[in-house]
Amino acid sequence: MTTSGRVALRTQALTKVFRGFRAVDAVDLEVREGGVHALVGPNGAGKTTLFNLLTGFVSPTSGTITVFGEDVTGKRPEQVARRGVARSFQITSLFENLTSREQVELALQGRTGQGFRFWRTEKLLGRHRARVDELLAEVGLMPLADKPAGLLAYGQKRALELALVLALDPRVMLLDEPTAGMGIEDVDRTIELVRRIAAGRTVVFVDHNMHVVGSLADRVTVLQQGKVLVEGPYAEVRGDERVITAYLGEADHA
Ligand SMILES: Nc1ncnc2c1ncn2[C@@H]1O[C@H](COP(=O)(O)OP(=O)(O)OP(=O)(O)O)[C@@H](O)[C@H]1O
Repeated sequence: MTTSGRVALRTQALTKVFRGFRAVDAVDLEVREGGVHALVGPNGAGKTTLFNLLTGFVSPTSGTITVFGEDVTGKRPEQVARRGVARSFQITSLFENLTSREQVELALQGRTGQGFRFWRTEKLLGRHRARVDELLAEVGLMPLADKPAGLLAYGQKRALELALVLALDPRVMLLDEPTAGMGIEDVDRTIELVRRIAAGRTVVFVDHNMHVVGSLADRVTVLQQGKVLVEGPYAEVRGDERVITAYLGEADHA
């Protein structure tokens, strides 16, 4: 993982209060370009809310967010996306009847402003074929390119979700629990996949599985009750007394 000197994503004193409850509380986060940054923390620590803030799905109560130095605080999701921040969703939003190839094609169409013209897919399908093939190959789905998404195995659907994020050619890629609900084999396959797609890209991800975090992240931010508890390289963070205490009593999600 090579990080440049540039800061891709920065939050300063970022705060979200839900009816008096501070879900995200004065969070300072800095993600370097080319870095792979994990957000971890016990249930309810504020990880999802922070993701929602970073992508404009939730607007902050106070604090700021910048993307490559540009202030995006309070911008709508599509405005944040236009600045190169793309996210994957833990809950799959795939169209079950469309094939992997068609879904990636649609994602590319959306990105290039052609809109989602379903009734012209035949003609448009050819347009991005080379890029579609590239993306499907990148996530290992070429052999299943023409299978309806509804018939894909769980791990394959999650891989397709990654291809859809990659289709947006993001400058910063946010992955929400890329290995959630997976068995060990799929977890290891996904670690390899994320490692591959993270090369040369900036990634922020949430995951409960410390094996995944340790395998992928060059930096880790541990949240607890909305606040940053510890931030640093994985090797340092995992041995930190405060982190161990925060996780005591937590169910083992690994
Ligand atoms: N829209 C909302 N309204 C009120 N409270 C909310 C809202 N969204 C989140 N919260 C609260 O904010 C806190 C942080 O939630 P969040 O989902 O961000 O945590 P998390 O770290 O992602 O947890 P998990 O690991 O369980 O997904 C929780 O106590 C949650 O109940």
